Order: sequence, then C-alpha cells, then structure tokens
Amino acid sequence: MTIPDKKHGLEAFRIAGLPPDFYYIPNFITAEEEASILHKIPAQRWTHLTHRRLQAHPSTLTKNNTLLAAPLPVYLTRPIIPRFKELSIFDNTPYQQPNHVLINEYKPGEGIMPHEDGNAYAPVVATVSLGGSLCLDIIAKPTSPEQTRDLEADATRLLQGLNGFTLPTRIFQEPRSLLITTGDAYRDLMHGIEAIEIDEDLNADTVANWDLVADRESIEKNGGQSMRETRISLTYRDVLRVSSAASKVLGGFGKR
Ligand SMILES: O=C(O)CCC(=O)C(=O)O
Ligand SMILES: [Fe+2]
Repeated sequence: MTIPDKKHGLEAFRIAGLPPDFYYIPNFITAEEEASILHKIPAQRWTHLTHRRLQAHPSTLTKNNTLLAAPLPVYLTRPIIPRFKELSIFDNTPYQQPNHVLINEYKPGEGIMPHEDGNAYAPVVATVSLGGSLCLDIIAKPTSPEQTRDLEADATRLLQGLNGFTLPTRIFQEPRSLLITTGDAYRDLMHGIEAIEIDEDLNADTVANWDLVADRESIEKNGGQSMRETRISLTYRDVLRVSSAASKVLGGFGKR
C-alpha cells in the first residue's frame, strides 16, 4: 500500500456513519507478505476452542492481566509494526507500539460471541486479516432497559443526523486488510462474528465500510453473498500491565 501523509493519512480510511473511531484499510499488506505470515504461524501453538482456535504471542496474559515482557516474533513485527508507526496508530498508548498479538482462526461456520475487549489493553486494536473474508458484527453494549431506550433514542438521532448506520451493523473484512478500533468504538461497543458459512445481503445499506471495500465487484457479481473460507486474524494490542521480572533475570545473565 502507499502510506498516505501522517496527519491526514488515516482520515481517508475512517468508516463514516459509525461511532468514532473505526478505520478500514484494504490491502494493508501484499499477497506475498500474507503468504509469508501464514507460513510462519507455528502449527504446535494452537489452543482449540469449540468455534475457533487461537494462539497468543509472546504469551497468554497472567490471571491478573499482566504480560510477561518478551519480544514478539519477527514475522509479526515486520513489515507490520513500522507501517503502524507511519500511521501513528499506537502513538497514544503507554508503550507506543503493540506488545501482544492474538491469532484467531475461523473455519467456515465458526465465529466469536459478541464481547468487548476490556481494560487489560490500551483502547486501540489493530486487526490484520489473512485468508478469507467475513463480517464483523458491531453491536451496542447491553444496558438497563431504560438506559437502552434513552441511548437508542440518542444514538438514532445522532446516527440519522450523520447519515449513519443504526446498530447492530457490520464491517466487512477482506484478506490483507487492516481494521483499527479505538476511542468510543473500543469502549462503548461490542463486536462478534456470526458462526455461519455465507455472509449475505452485503451492500451499501448493510455494510458500514462498503465504500472502502476493495473487491465490491466480486460480491456484487455473487448477488451480495460472500462464501466463508478459513480466515486468520492478527489482533495487535498494547497490554497496560507488563512485568519485566523474567527479562531482568535474562538481562542479568546477559551482562556476565
Ligand atoms: O478475529 C477477529 O477479527 C476478532 C477477534 C477478537 O475479537 C478478539 O480477539 O478479541
Ligand atoms: Fe475482541
């Protein structure tokens, strides 16, 4: 991709009509880079869940959401992290770059229940998609019935005013794309992936990032449908609590 100028760079990729801030960048990595990453994901590190499998790098967080400081493997950092820097994606997080990557794999018919990512992380997630396409569902957080009524009324007014989308809505994620979720969108919304084999009824009225999708043509040719294939996502985050105990010991040895 051509990196646009820093200050205005991301703005061109904002998903208009959704609460701030979501950005969708198609073709963030090349097909060669995608193939190289897919090849390097270690086959022996998967944890199997009912509807997907996953692995955490450099490791799973401890029970109190602490990351044991360790470098990320190089295939996850290059060329991706320098590109994040050019776009200033993590400039406002404590370590100014991601220190943790979750790799999730979804086969056709698999998904992830609606959830929020919570406060173990700085409120910025950068998701690189590999392999297949699918829709991420964007959902309002459940609140008390009265709050929900008030919030829905507010949200409807706001969204109609902005010519926006009412929630729930969908973001279509193509292979090699980057999705950034930050600000209110990180804090106030939930996201999930339906466990289905075909994403249907895809068009400008039902997909929030339709204008930014690179291959709209294939979907249109296919009557608004997109068949699921195996998709792997890399979710980059900056974990707030980092313990350097292990690295101090190693560092100590290193100095002898
Ligand atoms: O695969 C994705 O894009 C979403 C993964 C996700 O929501 C998570 O790891 O928290
Ligand atoms: Fe998530």
